[in-house]
Amino acid sequence: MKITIIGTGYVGLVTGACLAELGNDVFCLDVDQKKIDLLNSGGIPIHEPGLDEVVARNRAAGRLQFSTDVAASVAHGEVQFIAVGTPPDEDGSADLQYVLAAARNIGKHMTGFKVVVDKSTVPVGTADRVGAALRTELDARGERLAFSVASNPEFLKEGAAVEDFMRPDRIVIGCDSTPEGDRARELLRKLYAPFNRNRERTHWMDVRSSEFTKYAANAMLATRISFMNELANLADQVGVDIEAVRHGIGSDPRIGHSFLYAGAGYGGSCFPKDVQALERTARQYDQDLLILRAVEQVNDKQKQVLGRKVVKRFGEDLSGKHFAVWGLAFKPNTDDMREAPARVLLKQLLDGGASVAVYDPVAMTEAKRVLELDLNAGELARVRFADSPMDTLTDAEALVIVTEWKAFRSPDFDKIKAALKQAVIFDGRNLFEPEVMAEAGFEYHGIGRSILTRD
Ligand SMILES: NC(=O)c1ccc[n+]([C@@H]2O[C@H](COP(=O)([O-])OP(=O)(O)OC[C@H]3O[C@@H](n4cnc5c(N)ncnc54)[C@H](O)[C@@H]3O)[C@@H](O)[C@H]2O)c1
Ligand SMILES: O=c1ccn([C@@H]2O[C@H](COP(=O)(O)OP(=O)(O)O[C@H]3O[C@H](CO)[C@@H](O)[C@H](O)[C@H]3O)[C@@H](O)[C@H]2O)c(=O)[nH]1
Repeated sequence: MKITIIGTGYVGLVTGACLAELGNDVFCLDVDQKKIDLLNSGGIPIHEPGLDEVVARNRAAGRLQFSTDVAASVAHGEVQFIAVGTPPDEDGSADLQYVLAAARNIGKHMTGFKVVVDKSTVPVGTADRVGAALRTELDARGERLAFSVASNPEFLKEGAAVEDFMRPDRIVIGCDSTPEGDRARELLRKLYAPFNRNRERTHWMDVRSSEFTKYAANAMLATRISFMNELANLADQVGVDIEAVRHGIGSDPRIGHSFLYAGAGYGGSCFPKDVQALERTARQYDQDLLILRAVEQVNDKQKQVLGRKVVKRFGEDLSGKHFAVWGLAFKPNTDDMREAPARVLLKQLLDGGASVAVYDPVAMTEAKRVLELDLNAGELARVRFADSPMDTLTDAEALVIVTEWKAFRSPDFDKIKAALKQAVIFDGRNLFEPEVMAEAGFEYHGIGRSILTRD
C-alpha cells in the first residue's frame, strides 16, 4: 500500500520504517531539511535500537523515501499519517499548530480520496478540527473531494520503539460511521492485517474514544509511577523496602508488575505533557481532574528527591564538593533528554555550589545541548562531561545514579570505592540491593529502600 507519513520524528520515522518493512511503499515528509538530508545520506537522527537496520534495508529496497516535497507527499499515499509534534502550549494544552498545518497541506494538494490518520497524540475533537482545516483548503480551491479523518494513536516506548511497533499489545483505531469512514476502516484493516495474524489486536472504536484512549493510557501509567513514588518516600521514613512491596503487590494480577518502579520521577516527551493536556481538556469542561493534578505534583517533587538526599547528607552548601553522575537521558536506550530528571538533579547540585562529572552511554551530545539552555555559564563551567562511568568518580564525594542503563548494573564496586572520596551511592533507580551494598562497604541511599540506613 502507498503510505505517506507527515513528520519524521520518533513516531513518524519508526512508523514509516516499520510499515515499509511490511512491504508498503512509504514516503516520509518533514519540514526539517537537515533531518531529511541526514536520512537521505544514510544517517539516523535519533538513537533507537534496531532502527538503523530497518531504515537502511527498506531504503535500499526502494520502499522508504525521505523528502521535504509537500506536493509529492500528498500525491503519494492514499493513507496520510500525521505524526508531527504536539508540544504543550503555554497553558499546558496540546499545541495543534503542526497538526493543522499538515492537514492544510493535504487540503491544498490532494486530487483524490484520502484517509488522513492522526497518529500524533491529540485531544478529543482534533479529528474534527483536522477535517475542518482540510475542508477549508478544498473549499478555497473550489474542490469537493472526499476524505476521512481517522484516529490511530501510537503507544510505542522510546528505547523499544521498533519492537513495540512490530509487536504491539494493541492497535487502537477510531473511524467515523460515514461511507468515507467505512472506506478508511477497510484501508486501515488491510494495512494492519499483518499485526493481527495470530490474534486480533485491533480495537475498533469511534474517533473521539480513540483520541481519549491514548491520554487515558499515559495518565494511568503516570499515576502508577507517582503512586509508587509517594509510597517510596513514606517507606524511606518508616523503614520499609519499597522493592519488597512492589513484588508483594505486583503479584496480584489485578495490579500486575509493570510500571511500579519507584525512582527519580518520570520524564520524557509524553507523560508530563499528556497528563497536563488531559487536565487542560477537563478544565475546558469545568472539571478538575484531582488525581492527575496530584500525579503531576508528586512527580515534580520526586524529581527533586535525589538532590534532597544529597543535600541532607552533605549539607545545603555544596561548594567545593564534587559529585559523579551516571545517566542523563530520561530513561535507558534513548538519547532523549526531554523532561529528564537528571536536569533537575544537576540544577540542584550546581545551585548548591557543587561541581559534577557526568556520563551517559548515548545522551552526551544531547545533554550538552540541553544543559547549555538550562544552566548559566558559571554553572556550566562546573560540569565535566566524562569519557566513561569510571572517569566520573575521581575526587567525587558520592556517586549519583539517575538512569538505569544496563551498563551501570554490574560495575566493579571495588574500583568505585577506591576512586570515590567517600563510599556513598545515591541510587535514583534502585539498581542495587541495600544489603549487598552495605556488605561491600557502601553507604547506600536508594528510593524507598532505607531499611538499613534510614534517611
Ligand atoms: N516520542 C514518543 O515516544 C511518542 C510515542 C507515542 C506518541 N507520540 C506522539 O507522537 C507525536 C510526535 O512525537 P515525536 O516524538 O515523534 O515528535 P518529534 O518532535 O520527534 O517529531 C516531529 C516531527 O514533525 C516534523 N514536522 C513538524 N511540522 C511538520 C509539518 N507541517 N510537516 C511535516 N513535518 C513536520 C518536525 O520537524 C519533526 O521532525 C506527538 O504527538 C507525541 O505526543 C510520541
Ligand atoms: O515503573 C516505572 C516505569 C517508568 N518510569 C519512568 O517513566 C518515564 C517514561 O517511561 P516509558 O513509559 O518507558 O517511556 P516513554 O517512551 O515516555 O513511553 C510512554 O509515552 C509514550 C508516548 O506517549 C507512549 O507511547 C508509551 O506507551 C508510554 O510508555 C521514564 O522517565 C521512566 O524512567 C518510572 O519511573 N517507573
